[in-house]
Amino acid sequence: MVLLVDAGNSRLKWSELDAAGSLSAQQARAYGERPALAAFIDLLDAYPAVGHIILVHVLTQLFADSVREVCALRGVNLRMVHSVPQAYGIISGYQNPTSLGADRFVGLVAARRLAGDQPCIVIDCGTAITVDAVEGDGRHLGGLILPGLQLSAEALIARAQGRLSLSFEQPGIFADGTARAIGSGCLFGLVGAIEGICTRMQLAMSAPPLRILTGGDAAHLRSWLHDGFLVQPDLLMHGLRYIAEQEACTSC
Ligand SMILES: Nc1ncnc2c1ncn2[C@@H]1O[C@H](COP(=O)(O)OP(=O)(O)O)[C@@H](O)[C@H]1O
Ligand SMILES: CC(C)(COP(=O)(O)O)[C@@H](O)C(=O)NCCC(=O)O
Ligand SMILES: [K+]
Repeated sequence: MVLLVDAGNSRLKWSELDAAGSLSAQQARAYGERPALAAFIDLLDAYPAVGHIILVHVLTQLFADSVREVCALRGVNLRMVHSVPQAYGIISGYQNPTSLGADRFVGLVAARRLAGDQPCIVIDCGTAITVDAVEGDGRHLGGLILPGLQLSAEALIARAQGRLSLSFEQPGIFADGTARAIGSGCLFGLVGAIEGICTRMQLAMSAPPLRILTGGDAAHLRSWLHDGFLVQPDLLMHGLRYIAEQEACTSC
């Protein structure tokens, strides 16, 4: 069995990939106050028989080095996925391709598999919201990075030195109190931002794109967006599965 793992800035996500190529339902664990490495070690403890891990992360070099060390100690074969100029059907649009978040690269790989020859926009609604456009031939046109839903609201509250509060309950455009005004403001601000960015991107793309939402806030944001957004919460797992298949390590 192979474990596919995505370590973001807020949560660890994973799926099991069996020898037949089937993915288990994605699971997630928030780091909370603990370091991301602690969540990764918990995962290894939960899967003592795992032989192979395919990992994408956006964390520090120290995290990467520590993960390598702990996997080596346990005899786990680790493959870390990085952003590269061209691979798995994607040609990076970044001037410095290795600086594109590896999670964004894996999301584009998965989107290409999902969309066939259709262009796509991938909107990953995690700690940050990233919006990336890719043409049907795999050319990544580039993308944008915004603070995510939770982070935007928390940043405002932190700057206000604890005087403000936040609620995402019952969002409304005419909020009747501070907590809902902040939660609803961030929510509708990001909904408008996603729609506006997609509209601008589409104008510069060769054909109407498939618009794919993923990440921890995808379903929540989708419920307020116009029609025409496909929610795929485990998009990155499909990208990691494709990479595993290409490297023929489903049975290692
Ligand atoms: N149980 C949860 N714990 C933490 N965040 C959650 C949870 N459920 C949904 N979220 C939302 O998901 C976001 C993180 O999404 P995720 O895609 O896992 O991000 P990342 O890849 O940056 O770790 C958080 O910012 C938060 O708004
Ligand atoms: C933009 C990100 C912080 C998003 O991280 P996430 O929200 O998934 O935790 C991550 O993809 C990253 O660190 N990227 C490197 C910079 C770039 O892509 O340009
Ligand atoms: K993200």
